Amino acid sequence: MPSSVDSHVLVIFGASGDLAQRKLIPAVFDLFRGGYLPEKFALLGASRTDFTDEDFRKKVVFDNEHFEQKDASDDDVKTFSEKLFYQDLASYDGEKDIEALAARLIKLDEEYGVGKNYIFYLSTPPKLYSTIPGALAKAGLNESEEGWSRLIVEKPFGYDEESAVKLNKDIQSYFRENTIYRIDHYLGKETVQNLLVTRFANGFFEPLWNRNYVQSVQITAAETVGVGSRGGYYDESGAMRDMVQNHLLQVLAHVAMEPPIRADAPSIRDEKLKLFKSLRPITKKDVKNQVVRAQYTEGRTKSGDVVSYRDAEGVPSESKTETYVGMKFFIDNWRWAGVPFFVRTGKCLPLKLTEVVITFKNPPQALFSEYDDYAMSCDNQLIIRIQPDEGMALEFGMKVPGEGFRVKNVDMDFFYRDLTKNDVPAAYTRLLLDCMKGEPTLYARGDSVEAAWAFIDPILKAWEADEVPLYSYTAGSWGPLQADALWKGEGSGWRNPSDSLTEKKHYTKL
Ligand SMILES: NC(=O)C1=CN([C@@H]2O[C@H](COP(=O)(O)OP(=O)(O)OC[C@H]3O[C@@H](n4cnc5c(N)ncnc54)[C@H](OP(=O)(O)O)[C@@H]3O)[C@@H](O)[C@H]2O)C=CC1
Ligand SMILES: O=C1O[C@H](COP(=O)(O)O)[C@@H](O)[C@H](O)[C@H]1O
Repeated sequence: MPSSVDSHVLVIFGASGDLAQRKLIPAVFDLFRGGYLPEKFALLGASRTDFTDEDFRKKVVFDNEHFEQKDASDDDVKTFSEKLFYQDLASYDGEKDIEALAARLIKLDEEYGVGKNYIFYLSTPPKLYSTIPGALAKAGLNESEEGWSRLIVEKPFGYDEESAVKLNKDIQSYFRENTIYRIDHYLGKETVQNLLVTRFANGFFEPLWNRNYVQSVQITAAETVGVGSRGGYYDESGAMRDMVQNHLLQVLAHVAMEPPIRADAPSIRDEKLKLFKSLRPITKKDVKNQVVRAQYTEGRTKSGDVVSYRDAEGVPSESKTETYVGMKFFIDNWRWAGVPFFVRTGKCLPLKLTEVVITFKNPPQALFSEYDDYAMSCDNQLIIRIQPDEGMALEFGMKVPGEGFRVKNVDMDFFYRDLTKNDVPAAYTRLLLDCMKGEPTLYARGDSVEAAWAFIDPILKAWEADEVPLYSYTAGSWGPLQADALWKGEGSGWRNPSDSLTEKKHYTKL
């Protein structure tokens, strides 16, 4: 079947870097193997490293360990590699450099008929995120009558609200908003998209999905790894900027937003924006009660022995950067009034797992409590496993066979892998294909990104003013004890599974 994607050139700025090698080129290869790329297609890597086309192909294809696991035939790899080209730049915004790039694009069209549609992917350090679009606009590559131009911007999108607003303003002065694709790879995860289907394609969730029946909502993104060799980047960022402001707020939006009027980009993005605007601001004085920050110290995780964060490569020994965040907040709208939301993320935790847990309220009367203490507090939880073991489990109490009315928690467990034998596409693969098709639903819109920053900013400011303690936790633990205190008076507490599958927390002895 012919691809539904127009002929085009994908230009990757920063193509000599880690992201291109680890994620982007393998994702484009997946699209090639899946038959999604148009017949006339070229990928043009652009960066300062002095490569020929052949050097570039060697680095990102033939010597790229991320191709090995793909079990690809030599023919496929060779045919794919011939679609890859490289343009070296003295700098990313030099007039001569961008002119040379423009000339190369014309030449690619003349030689291979790839046309004049372009995707420009910014995979460089963020300080170049407005410089490069400016240079492209100057060279007339931002739009043309002969084709389309799209811009993909990697994270981080801004450092705080002010810089995000400025970055939007800069980029929007060069590219039209509907041609800007702000990537958040969590939105490319099938299970994050499936949150919308779970909620809006099933009648029985709708009446329950609100303050009347939901006791609390918690979202966890736990990682076993530390910062590894990314200390230099991470220390400038921290868990709040690295994970919460973008990925976890996007997951939250899918869990909590109102039904969109249609399943299209403007409608879904409008609802997300409304949700971000409904987040009750955590004022400076509330930060210490609602947000816990912490840093890991030496310990042992599933990934092995870990030195303390401050001893990691590239991290200053006095660093005050958080590797863990746990927070509680509210959404001030009709649906969620009074329901506490809990979000946490951390490096060096016991498991690699991302999940959403909806805890439903107890029945109005504890009818069986004389038989079983547990029946007083039987957790009715919907556990949505974003990764790994993608799927969801519904936990509820059942009668233990035999005398009396003893209650045991059981679960109905669905695994996403039972739905399809095909590999679930990697997030970058799905997102790149969407951009190639001009489909922006799974990319973040500028106003939403700013609204998400507006919620996070006061917390960061309170931290910068050193008004809130920085706690520590041992690598391999579930984080600082202070994060448990966030749940005081709110019921079930963090779900800390002992392995990545649904853990049965409560057993009644038979
Ligand atoms: N790596 C990852 O897993 C992820 C990365 N990102 C984001 O994507 C972007 C790219 O990431 P990644 O590939 O890891 O980054 P790298 O540090 O590997 O940088 C990419 C390329 O940018 C060029 N570069 C590096 N430093 C400078 C500099 N000071 N001035 C100009 N050019 C420079 C280099 O190419 P050359 O010297 O050849 O010009 C380098 O190969 C970053 O903004 C990062 O935050 C987002 C999510 C995940
Ligand atoms: O963007 C990032 O995400 C990863 C976690 O992504 P996942 O898909 O493996 O859950 C995180 O490790 C990294 O620090 C952050 O920059």
